Amino acid sequence: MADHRIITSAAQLDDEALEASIRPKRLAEYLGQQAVREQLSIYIEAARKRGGALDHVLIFGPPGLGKTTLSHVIANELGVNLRSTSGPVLERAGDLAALLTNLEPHDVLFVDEIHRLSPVVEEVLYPAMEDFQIDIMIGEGPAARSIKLDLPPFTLIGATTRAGLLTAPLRDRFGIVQRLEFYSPEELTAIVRRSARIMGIPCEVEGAQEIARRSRGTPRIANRLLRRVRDYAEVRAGGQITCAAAQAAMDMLKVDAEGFDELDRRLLATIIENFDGGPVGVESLAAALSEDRGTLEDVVEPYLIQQGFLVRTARGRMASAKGWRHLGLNPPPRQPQPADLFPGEPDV
Ligand SMILES: Nc1ncnc2c1ncn2[C@@H]1O[C@H](COP(=O)(O)OP(=O)(O)OP(=O)(O)O)[C@@H](O)[C@H]1O
Ligand SMILES: [Mg+2]
Repeated sequence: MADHRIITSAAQLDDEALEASIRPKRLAEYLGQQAVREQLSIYIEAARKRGGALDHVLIFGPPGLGKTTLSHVIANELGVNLRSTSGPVLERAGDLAALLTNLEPHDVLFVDEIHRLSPVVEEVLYPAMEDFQIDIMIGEGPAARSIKLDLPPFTLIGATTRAGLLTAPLRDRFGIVQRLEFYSPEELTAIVRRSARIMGIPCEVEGAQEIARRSRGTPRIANRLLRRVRDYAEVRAGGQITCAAAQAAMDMLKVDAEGFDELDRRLLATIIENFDGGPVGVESLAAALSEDRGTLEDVVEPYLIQQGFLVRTARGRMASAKGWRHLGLNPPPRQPQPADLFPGEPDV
């Protein structure tokens, strides 16, 4: 099951307590994402100077890159409260209305998985975001009437792994849209060292680098690997996270030098062995792997694609030459392209 992968970027229960202590609270502790940080620091300062609410913010990107963290950081920097909810939790329009009417001026309402809002709830959100007003129905039957309620000016922060699933009207109502990118090994090294410091674990730079390299660009994975490497180091390596201890611990976890685990390798192997390297549709692939399609699309594929091991084409997924080589296989000669078949013909 993908959920039990050490390198899954999805949140796991045992992460909660520790994550609370190492989760950055201020923009200065939020490492990496340079462009995002720079822009937000300007917008936050401007909002504070104006004494108004920050414009609505949409944050999107793969799991574990810091969307929830960033939302809390924004609220902290603004010096306001953050109320938190999520798309699937808000079942009825009334649920959202209750939250909105309880906000204080300039508060942040954080809606996680905002692509999963029901249409009726989304309808309530439009005027709330645009005019800080909601329409609510009072009474029932023929006596029912709708009244307008004014809301305090607030900031909606929406987070999603699937920006493509947002409806256009909702998307258009966000003044600030930020996309989080996978972190570089250097950024992750800094994150690992900071976490190790907070956890009180001696960690050599080379040890942190080794963990960073295998964390698939994702802080959540880096922190999780750090904890497992710490366990190993405490039992087998005198408590010090060295390069050798980090390597040995992660080899034991079967996280390879690229940060891939069994599922990543199985995905590449399946495309290559069962589907001649692709293209193969995501449904067939999910069936062959007995995995959920959403897990493949949200959790497994993005990093493989970003690193060039997998290619998403109109006809399906294909293993790249890099993907073949990662499994120790020779990639097939490049498939002839239609244009190559008629070498004498000019391109039109
Ligand atoms: N920029 C960062 N600097 C340092 N640590 C970070 C950063 N971003 C995230 N983290 C760490 O990674 C953990 C996971 O981040 P977070 O929960 O915010 O991810 P997310 O994008 O909301 O994931 P999901 O899509 O699963 O909700 C945090 O608890 C935090 O410790
Ligand atoms: Mg989150």
